[in-house]
Amino acid sequence: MTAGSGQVYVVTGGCGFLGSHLVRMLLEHEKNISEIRVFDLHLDESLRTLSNDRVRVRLISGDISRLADVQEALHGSHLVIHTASLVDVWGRVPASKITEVNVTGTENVLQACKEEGVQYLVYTSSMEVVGPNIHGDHFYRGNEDTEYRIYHKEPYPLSKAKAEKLVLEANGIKIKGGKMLYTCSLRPTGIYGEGHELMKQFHRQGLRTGRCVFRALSPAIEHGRVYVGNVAWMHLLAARQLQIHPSTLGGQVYFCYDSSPYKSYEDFNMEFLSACGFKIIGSRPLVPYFLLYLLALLNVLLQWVLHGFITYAPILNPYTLAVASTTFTVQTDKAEKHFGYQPLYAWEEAKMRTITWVKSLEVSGKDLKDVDEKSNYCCS
Ligand SMILES: NC(=O)c1ccc[n+]([C@@H]2O[C@H](COP(=O)([O-])OP(=O)(O)OC[C@H]3O[C@@H](n4cnc5c(N)ncnc54)[C@H](O)[C@@H]3O)[C@@H](O)[C@H]2O)c1
Ligand SMILES: CC(C)[C@@H](O)CC[C@@H](C)[C@H]1CC[C@H]2[C@@H]3[C@H](O)C=C4C[C@@H](O)CC[C@]4(C)[C@H]3CC[C@]12C
Repeated sequence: MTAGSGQVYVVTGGCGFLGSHLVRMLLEHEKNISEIRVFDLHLDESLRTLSNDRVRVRLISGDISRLADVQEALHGSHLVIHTASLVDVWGRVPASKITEVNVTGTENVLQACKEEGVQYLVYTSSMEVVGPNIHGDHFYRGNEDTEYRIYHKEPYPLSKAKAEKLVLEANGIKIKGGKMLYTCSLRPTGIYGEGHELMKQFHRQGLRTGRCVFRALSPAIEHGRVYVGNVAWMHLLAARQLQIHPSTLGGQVYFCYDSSPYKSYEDFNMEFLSACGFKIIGSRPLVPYFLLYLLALLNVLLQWVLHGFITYAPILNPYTLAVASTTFTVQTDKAEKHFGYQPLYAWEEAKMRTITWVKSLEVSGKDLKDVDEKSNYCCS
Protein backbone atom coordinates (compact mmCIF):
# COMPACT_ATOMS: atom_id res chain seq x y z
CA MET A 1 0.00 0.00 0.00
CA THR A 2 1.52 3.36 -0.95
CA ALA A 3 1.36 6.30 1.42
CA GLY A 4 -1.89 8.17 0.89
CA SER A 5 -4.14 5.23 0.08
CA GLY A 6 -4.89 4.28 3.70
CA GLN A 7 -6.82 5.79 6.56
CA VAL A 8 -5.91 8.89 8.59
CA TYR A 9 -5.82 8.40 12.36
CA VAL A 10 -5.63 11.28 14.83
CA VAL A 11 -3.99 10.67 18.21
CA THR A 12 -4.68 13.53 20.59
CA GLY A 13 -2.03 13.75 23.31
CA GLY A 14 0.16 11.71 20.97
CA CYS A 15 3.40 13.11 22.42
CA GLY A 16 2.62 11.94 25.95
CA PHE A 17 3.68 8.82 27.85
CA LEU A 18 0.86 6.62 26.48
CA GLY A 19 0.39 8.63 23.27
CA SER A 20 3.96 8.19 22.05
CA HIS A 21 3.81 4.43 22.64
CA LEU A 22 0.49 4.39 20.78
CA VAL A 23 1.97 6.20 17.76
CA ARG A 24 4.81 3.65 17.58
CA MET A 25 2.36 0.77 18.03
CA LEU A 26 0.20 2.03 15.14
CA LEU A 27 3.24 2.41 12.91
CA GLU A 28 4.36 -1.13 13.63
CA HIS A 29 1.08 -3.02 13.71
CA GLU A 30 -1.64 -1.09 11.85
CA LYS A 31 -1.37 -1.68 8.10
CA ASN A 32 -4.53 0.21 7.09
CA ILE A 33 -3.24 3.70 7.82
CA SER A 34 -1.33 6.15 5.64
CA GLU A 35 -1.13 9.07 8.09
CA ILE A 36 -0.98 9.46 11.85
CA ARG A 37 -1.75 12.98 12.99
CA VAL A 38 -0.14 13.56 16.38
CA PHE A 39 -2.14 16.39 17.96
CA ASP A 40 -0.56 17.82 21.11
CA LEU A 41 0.04 21.04 23.01
CA HIS A 42 3.68 20.08 23.55
CA LEU A 43 5.20 18.51 20.45
CA ASP A 44 7.96 15.90 20.62
CA GLU A 45 9.82 16.50 17.37
CA SER A 46 11.47 13.06 17.58
CA LEU A 47 8.14 11.52 16.58
CA ARG A 48 8.32 13.26 13.21
CA THR A 49 11.30 11.08 12.27
CA LEU A 50 9.15 7.96 12.62
CA SER A 51 7.51 8.57 9.22
CA ASN A 52 8.24 5.85 6.68
CA ASP A 53 7.41 5.18 3.04
CA ARG A 54 4.02 3.74 4.04
CA VAL A 55 2.88 6.04 6.86
CA ARG A 56 3.39 9.76 7.39
CA VAL A 57 3.62 10.94 11.00
CA ARG A 58 2.34 14.51 11.03
CA LEU A 59 2.82 16.61 14.16
CA ILE A 60 0.06 19.14 14.77
CA SER A 61 0.51 21.68 17.53
CA GLY A 62 -2.80 22.59 19.10
CA ASP A 63 -4.90 22.98 22.20
CA ILE A 64 -7.69 20.47 22.71
CA SER A 65 -9.65 23.12 24.59
CA ARG A 66 -9.81 25.26 21.43
CA LEU A 67 -12.48 23.91 19.06
CA ALA A 68 -10.90 25.48 15.98
CA ASP A 69 -7.62 23.65 16.64
CA VAL A 70 -9.42 20.34 16.98
CA GLN A 71 -11.57 20.87 13.90
CA GLU A 72 -8.49 21.61 11.81
CA ALA A 73 -6.69 18.52 13.11
CA LEU A 74 -9.63 16.22 12.47
CA HIS A 75 -10.50 17.54 8.99
CA GLY A 76 -10.35 14.65 6.55
CA SER A 77 -9.47 12.07 9.20
CA HIS A 78 -11.06 8.65 9.64
CA LEU A 79 -10.67 7.86 13.36
CA VAL A 80 -9.61 9.61 16.57
CA ILE A 81 -7.87 8.10 19.57
CA HIS A 82 -8.34 10.73 22.25
CA THR A 83 -5.67 10.42 24.96
CA ALA A 84 -4.95 14.15 25.56
CA SER A 85 -5.61 15.01 29.17
CA LEU A 86 -4.22 16.92 32.13
CA VAL A 87 -3.24 14.11 34.48
CA ASP A 88 -2.97 15.92 37.79
CA VAL A 89 -3.90 14.67 41.26
CA TRP A 90 -1.30 16.83 42.95
CA GLY A 91 -2.71 20.32 42.53
CA ARG A 92 -0.16 21.39 39.93
CA VAL A 93 -2.86 23.11 37.87
CA PRO A 94 -6.15 24.75 38.88
CA ALA A 95 -9.30 22.60 38.84
CA SER A 96 -10.75 24.92 36.20
CA LYS A 97 -7.85 24.10 33.87
CA ILE A 98 -8.31 20.37 34.38
CA THR A 99 -12.00 20.73 33.49
CA GLU A 100 -11.19 22.95 30.50
CA VAL A 101 -8.81 20.39 29.03
CA ASN A 102 -10.36 17.09 30.06
CA VAL A 103 -14.07 17.92 29.74
CA THR A 104 -14.31 20.86 27.32
CA GLY A 105 -11.49 19.32 25.30
CA THR A 106 -13.49 16.12 24.95
CA GLU A 107 -16.60 18.07 24.04
CA ASN A 108 -14.54 19.74 21.30
CA VAL A 109 -13.34 16.38 19.98
CA LEU A 110 -16.93 15.13 19.83
CA GLN A 111 -18.13 18.35 18.18
CA ALA A 112 -15.33 18.15 15.63
CA CYS A 113 -16.13 14.48 14.88
CA LYS A 114 -19.73 15.54 14.21
CA GLU A 115 -18.84 18.52 12.02
CA GLU A 116 -15.98 16.83 10.15
CA GLY A 117 -17.81 13.52 9.66
CA VAL A 118 -15.30 11.45 11.66
CA GLN A 119 -17.07 8.18 12.40
CA TYR A 120 -14.92 6.52 15.07
CA LEU A 121 -13.60 7.67 18.46
CA VAL A 122 -11.67 5.65 21.03
CA TYR A 123 -11.37 7.50 24.34
CA THR A 124 -8.65 6.93 26.92
CA SER A 125 -10.50 7.04 30.20
CA SER A 126 -9.15 5.78 33.52
CA MET A 127 -9.78 3.37 36.36
CA GLU A 128 -10.42 6.52 38.35
CA VAL A 129 -13.83 7.02 36.77
CA VAL A 130 -14.73 4.10 39.06
CA GLY A 131 -12.34 4.50 41.97
CA PRO A 132 -10.91 3.93 44.42
CA ASN A 133 -13.07 6.31 46.41
CA ILE A 134 -11.71 8.10 49.49
CA HIS A 135 -13.91 6.00 51.81
CA GLY A 136 -11.52 3.05 51.59
CA ASP A 137 -13.94 0.80 49.70
CA HIS A 138 -11.71 -1.84 48.11
CA PHE A 139 -12.32 -2.83 44.48
CA TYR A 140 -10.93 -6.36 44.50
CA ARG A 141 -10.60 -8.19 41.18
CA GLY A 142 -13.58 -6.20 39.86
CA ASN A 143 -14.81 -5.92 36.27
CA GLU A 144 -16.82 -3.51 34.12
CA ASP A 145 -20.08 -4.68 35.74
CA THR A 146 -18.96 -4.71 39.38
CA GLU A 147 -21.12 -2.57 41.65
CA TYR A 148 -19.03 0.07 43.45
CA ARG A 149 -19.72 3.16 45.54
CA ILE A 150 -18.38 5.73 43.07
CA TYR A 151 -17.55 9.03 44.75
CA HIS A 152 -15.70 11.81 43.00
CA LYS A 153 -14.62 15.09 44.60
CA GLU A 154 -11.17 15.61 43.10
CA PRO A 155 -10.98 17.56 39.80
CA TYR A 156 -9.11 14.90 37.83
CA PRO A 157 -11.29 11.82 38.42
CA LEU A 158 -14.38 14.05 38.18
CA SER A 159 -13.23 15.34 34.78
CA LYS A 160 -12.45 11.85 33.47
CA ALA A 161 -15.86 10.60 34.58
CA LYS A 162 -17.64 13.54 32.91
CA ALA A 163 -15.61 13.13 29.72
CA GLU A 164 -16.25 9.40 29.54
CA LYS A 165 -19.99 10.00 30.00
CA LEU A 166 -19.97 12.49 27.12
CA VAL A 167 -18.10 10.02 24.90
CA LEU A 168 -20.48 7.14 25.61
CA GLU A 169 -23.57 9.32 25.18
CA ALA A 170 -22.26 10.44 21.79
CA ASN A 171 -22.28 6.88 20.48
CA GLY A 172 -24.83 6.68 17.64
CA ILE A 173 -25.29 10.41 17.01
CA LYS A 174 -25.67 11.60 13.45
CA ILE A 175 -22.60 13.27 11.94
CA LYS A 176 -21.91 15.21 8.75
CA GLY A 177 -22.64 13.10 5.68
CA GLY A 178 -25.55 11.34 7.38
CA LYS A 179 -23.38 8.70 9.00
CA MET A 180 -23.22 7.78 12.70
CA LEU A 181 -20.45 8.33 15.26
CA TYR A 182 -19.27 5.20 17.08
CA THR A 183 -17.39 5.58 20.37
CA CYS A 184 -15.89 3.38 23.06
CA SER A 185 -13.90 4.06 26.21
CA LEU A 186 -10.83 2.26 27.56
CA ARG A 187 -10.05 2.44 31.28
CA PRO A 188 -6.38 1.75 32.08
CA THR A 189 -5.39 1.06 35.67
CA GLY A 190 -2.02 2.54 36.74
CA ILE A 191 0.10 2.47 33.60
CA TYR A 192 3.83 1.70 33.89
CA GLY A 193 6.64 1.39 31.39
CA GLU A 194 9.24 3.32 29.46
CA GLY A 195 8.78 7.06 29.94
CA HIS A 196 6.53 6.97 33.03
CA GLU A 197 7.15 10.35 34.68
CA LEU A 198 6.12 9.18 38.15
CA MET A 199 8.64 6.34 38.04
CA LYS A 200 11.32 8.91 37.27
CA GLN A 201 10.29 10.76 40.43
CA PHE A 202 10.38 7.61 42.55
CA HIS A 203 13.81 6.78 41.10
CA ARG A 204 15.20 10.22 41.87
CA GLN A 205 13.60 10.25 45.33
CA GLY A 206 15.20 6.87 46.04
CA LEU A 207 18.62 8.11 44.95
CA ARG A 208 18.36 10.88 47.53
CA THR A 209 17.75 8.30 50.28
CA GLY A 210 20.65 6.04 49.39
CA ARG A 211 18.59 3.80 47.12
CA CYS A 212 16.31 3.02 50.04
CA VAL A 213 12.53 3.03 49.74
CA PHE A 214 10.90 3.39 53.14
CA ARG A 215 7.67 1.39 53.14
CA ALA A 216 4.68 3.64 53.72
CA LEU A 217 1.84 1.41 52.53
CA SER A 218 0.59 -1.97 53.69
CA PRO A 219 1.86 -4.74 51.36
CA ALA A 220 -1.65 -6.20 51.55
CA ILE A 221 -3.12 -3.27 49.58
CA GLU A 222 -3.03 -4.31 45.92
CA HIS A 223 -3.00 -1.84 43.05
CA GLY A 224 -3.68 -2.96 39.49
CA ARG A 225 -0.99 -1.93 37.03
CA VAL A 226 -0.83 -2.37 33.25
CA TYR A 227 2.12 -2.12 30.87
CA VAL A 228 1.99 0.88 28.52
CA GLY A 229 2.66 -1.33 25.48
CA ASN A 230 -0.40 -3.42 26.25
CA VAL A 231 -2.54 -0.32 26.76
CA ALA A 232 -1.38 0.95 23.36
CA TRP A 233 -2.10 -2.47 21.83
CA MET A 234 -5.61 -2.50 23.29
CA HIS A 235 -6.26 0.95 21.82
CA LEU A 236 -5.12 -0.24 18.39
CA LEU A 237 -7.35 -3.32 18.51
CA ALA A 238 -10.34 -1.34 19.79
CA ALA A 239 -9.88 1.20 16.98
CA ARG A 240 -9.69 -1.59 14.42
CA GLN A 241 -12.67 -3.57 15.74
CA LEU A 242 -14.86 -0.51 16.38
CA GLN A 243 -14.90 -0.08 12.59
CA ILE A 244 -15.71 -3.74 11.91
CA HIS A 245 -18.19 -4.38 14.72
CA PRO A 246 -19.53 -0.94 15.75
CA SER A 247 -22.66 -2.41 17.29
CA THR A 248 -20.55 -4.60 19.60
CA LEU A 249 -18.00 -2.01 20.75
CA GLY A 250 -20.04 1.16 20.31
CA GLY A 251 -20.93 2.78 23.66
CA GLN A 252 -18.91 0.22 25.64
CA VAL A 253 -16.24 0.63 28.34
CA TYR A 254 -13.29 -1.73 28.75
CA PHE A 255 -10.75 -1.96 31.55
CA CYS A 256 -7.17 -2.19 30.25
CA TYR A 257 -5.45 -5.18 31.78
CA ASP A 258 -2.62 -7.66 31.26
CA SER A 259 -0.71 -10.27 33.29
CA SER A 260 1.15 -7.76 35.48
CA PRO A 261 1.08 -9.09 39.06
CA TYR A 262 -1.25 -7.74 41.71
CA LYS A 263 0.98 -6.03 44.31
CA SER A 264 1.03 -2.98 46.51
CA TYR A 265 2.04 0.15 44.63
CA GLU A 266 5.43 0.25 46.34
CA ASP A 267 6.19 -3.46 45.92
CA PHE A 268 5.26 -3.24 42.25
CA ASN A 269 7.64 -0.32 41.73
CA MET A 270 10.36 -2.34 43.45
CA GLU A 271 10.06 -4.94 40.67
CA PHE A 272 12.00 -2.40 38.61
CA LEU A 273 13.88 -0.30 41.17
CA SER A 274 15.45 -3.35 42.84
CA ALA A 275 17.24 -4.03 39.53
CA CYS A 276 19.08 -0.74 40.18
CA GLY A 277 20.18 -1.70 43.67
CA PHE A 278 17.22 -0.12 45.46
CA LYS A 279 15.95 -1.83 48.62
CA ILE A 280 12.63 -1.43 50.40
CA ILE A 281 12.98 -0.94 54.11
CA GLY A 282 10.39 -2.58 56.33
CA SER A 283 8.02 -5.48 55.81
CA ARG A 284 5.23 -3.29 57.23
CA PRO A 285 4.64 0.49 57.01
CA LEU A 286 7.40 2.25 58.94
CA VAL A 287 5.08 5.01 60.11
CA PRO A 288 1.49 4.75 61.34
CA TYR A 289 -1.22 5.80 58.88
CA PHE A 290 -2.29 8.77 61.02
CA LEU A 291 1.24 10.20 60.82
CA LEU A 292 1.27 9.79 57.03
CA TYR A 293 -2.10 11.52 56.92
CA LEU A 294 -0.76 14.41 59.03
CA LEU A 295 2.19 14.71 56.63
CA ALA A 296 -0.28 14.75 53.73
CA LEU A 297 -2.28 17.52 55.43
CA LEU A 298 0.95 19.46 56.04
CA ASN A 299 1.64 19.22 52.31
CA VAL A 300 -1.79 20.70 51.60
CA LEU A 301 -1.10 23.56 54.01
CA LEU A 302 2.31 24.22 52.45
CA GLN A 303 0.80 24.13 48.97
CA TRP A 304 -1.75 26.74 50.07
CA VAL A 305 0.83 28.98 51.77
CA LEU A 306 3.27 28.80 48.85
CA HIS A 307 0.53 29.27 46.21
CA GLY A 308 1.41 32.28 44.08
CA PHE A 309 5.10 31.99 44.91
CA ILE A 310 5.94 28.48 43.76
CA THR A 311 3.98 25.41 42.69
CA TYR A 312 4.47 23.03 45.59
CA ALA A 313 2.94 19.69 44.52
CA PRO A 314 4.50 16.75 46.38
CA ILE A 315 3.54 13.16 45.61
CA LEU A 316 1.88 12.72 49.02
CA ASN A 317 -1.45 14.41 49.66
CA PRO A 318 -4.66 13.14 51.32
CA TYR A 319 -6.08 12.03 47.97
CA THR A 320 -3.04 10.14 46.72
CA LEU A 321 -2.64 8.56 50.13
CA ALA A 322 -6.27 7.43 50.09
CA VAL A 323 -5.94 6.01 46.58
CA ALA A 324 -2.65 4.29 47.37
CA SER A 325 -4.13 2.81 50.54
CA THR A 326 -7.18 1.26 48.87
CA THR A 327 -7.08 -1.93 46.86
CA PHE A 328 -8.08 -1.51 43.22
CA THR A 329 -7.52 -4.50 40.99
CA VAL A 330 -9.41 -5.62 37.90
CA GLN A 331 -10.05 -9.13 36.59
CA THR A 332 -11.99 -9.14 33.36
CA ASP A 333 -12.03 -10.60 29.87
CA LYS A 334 -14.56 -8.20 28.30
CA ALA A 335 -12.01 -6.80 25.84
CA GLU A 336 -11.03 -10.33 24.85
CA LYS A 337 -14.64 -11.37 24.33
CA HIS A 338 -15.62 -8.21 22.42
CA PHE A 339 -12.57 -7.66 20.25
CA GLY A 340 -10.13 -10.47 20.78
CA TYR A 341 -7.71 -8.56 23.01
CA GLN A 342 -4.81 -10.53 24.38
CA PRO A 343 -1.83 -8.70 25.92
CA LEU A 344 0.92 -8.25 23.35
CA TYR A 345 3.59 -8.25 26.06
CA ALA A 346 3.81 -10.92 28.75
CA TRP A 347 4.74 -9.78 32.27
CA GLU A 348 8.37 -10.89 32.01
CA GLU A 349 8.87 -8.89 28.80
CA ALA A 350 7.04 -5.83 30.15
CA LYS A 351 9.21 -6.05 33.27
CA MET A 352 12.44 -6.43 31.29
CA ARG A 353 11.59 -3.48 29.02
CA THR A 354 10.76 -1.29 32.02
CA ILE A 355 13.91 -2.31 33.92
CA THR A 356 16.04 -1.52 30.87
CA TRP A 357 14.48 1.93 30.77
CA VAL A 358 14.87 2.56 34.52
CA LYS A 359 18.51 1.53 34.23
CA SER A 360 18.91 4.08 31.44
CA LEU A 361 17.90 6.75 33.96
CA GLU A 362 21.01 5.80 35.93
CA VAL A 363 23.18 6.39 32.91
CA SER A 364 21.48 9.59 31.74
CA GLY A 365 21.04 11.25 35.16
CA LYS A 366 23.91 13.76 35.23
CA ASP A 367 23.49 14.45 38.95
CA LEU A 368 23.44 10.75 39.93
CA LYS A 369 27.07 10.70 41.02
CA ASP A 370 26.58 13.68 43.35
CA VAL A 371 23.41 12.19 44.80
CA ASP A 372 25.02 8.77 45.38
CA GLU A 373 28.11 10.31 46.99
CA LYS A 374 26.02 12.61 49.21
CA SER A 375 23.59 9.90 50.23
CA ASN A 376 26.24 7.42 51.46
CA TYR A 377 24.37 4.28 50.56
CA CYS A 378 22.30 3.22 53.56
CA CYS A 379 21.76 -0.21 52.10
CA SER A 380 24.98 -1.92 51.12
N1 LIG B 1 -0.57 7.35 33.42
C1 LIG B 1 -1.49 6.55 33.94
O1 LIG B 1 -1.23 5.79 34.89
C2 LIG B 1 -2.88 6.56 33.38
C3 LIG B 1 -3.80 5.63 33.89
C4 LIG B 1 -5.10 5.61 33.38
C5 LIG B 1 -5.46 6.50 32.38
N2 LIG B 1 -4.57 7.40 31.92
C6 LIG B 1 -5.02 8.30 30.84
O2 LIG B 1 -4.15 8.09 29.72
C7 LIG B 1 -4.05 9.30 28.96
C8 LIG B 1 -2.58 9.62 28.74
O3 LIG B 1 -2.02 9.77 30.01
P1 LIG B 1 -0.41 9.88 30.16
O4 LIG B 1 -0.07 9.22 31.44
O5 LIG B 1 0.23 9.46 28.90
O6 LIG B 1 -0.24 11.46 30.38
P2 LIG B 1 0.77 12.48 29.68
O7 LIG B 1 0.66 13.73 30.47
O8 LIG B 1 2.10 11.85 29.49
O9 LIG B 1 0.12 12.68 28.24
C9 LIG B 1 -0.95 13.57 28.04
C10 LIG B 1 -0.67 14.34 26.77
O10 LIG B 1 -1.75 15.25 26.55
C11 LIG B 1 -1.20 16.48 26.15
N3 LIG B 1 -2.09 17.61 26.49
C12 LIG B 1 -2.34 18.10 27.72
N4 LIG B 1 -3.14 19.17 27.63
C13 LIG B 1 -3.40 19.36 26.29
C14 LIG B 1 -4.15 20.30 25.56
N5 LIG B 1 -4.79 21.30 26.17
N6 LIG B 1 -4.20 20.19 24.22
C15 LIG B 1 -3.54 19.18 23.59
N7 LIG B 1 -2.79 18.25 24.23
C16 LIG B 1 -2.73 18.36 25.57
C17 LIG B 1 0.10 16.61 26.91
O11 LIG B 1 0.97 17.54 26.29
C18 LIG B 1 0.61 15.17 26.88
O12 LIG B 1 1.45 14.95 25.77
C19 LIG B 1 -4.80 10.36 29.74
O13 LIG B 1 -6.09 10.53 29.18
C20 LIG B 1 -4.92 9.77 31.16
O14 LIG B 1 -6.07 10.26 31.82
C21 LIG B 1 -3.28 7.46 32.38
C1 LIG C 1 3.77 8.65 48.97
C2 LIG C 1 3.50 7.16 48.91
C3 LIG C 1 2.29 6.83 49.79
C4 LIG C 1 3.31 6.73 47.46
O1 LIG C 1 3.52 5.35 47.34
C5 LIG C 1 1.94 7.12 46.93
C6 LIG C 1 1.66 6.53 45.55
C7 LIG C 1 0.64 7.41 44.78
C8 LIG C 1 1.30 8.71 44.37
C9 LIG C 1 0.10 6.60 43.58
C10 LIG C 1 -0.64 5.33 44.06
C11 LIG C 1 -1.75 5.05 43.03
C12 LIG C 1 -1.45 6.05 41.90
C13 LIG C 1 -2.60 6.37 40.95
C14 LIG C 1 -3.11 5.11 40.22
O2 LIG C 1 -2.00 4.40 39.68
C15 LIG C 1 -4.01 5.45 39.08
C16 LIG C 1 -4.09 6.68 38.53
C17 LIG C 1 -5.10 6.90 37.46
C18 LIG C 1 -4.53 7.68 36.27
O3 LIG C 1 -5.58 8.07 35.41
C19 LIG C 1 -3.77 8.92 36.71
C20 LIG C 1 -2.71 8.59 37.76
C21 LIG C 1 -3.30 7.84 38.99
C22 LIG C 1 -4.25 8.78 39.73
C23 LIG C 1 -2.11 7.39 39.90
C24 LIG C 1 -1.44 8.61 40.57
C25 LIG C 1 -0.37 8.23 41.61
C26 LIG C 1 -0.94 7.28 42.67
C27 LIG C 1 -2.00 7.97 43.48
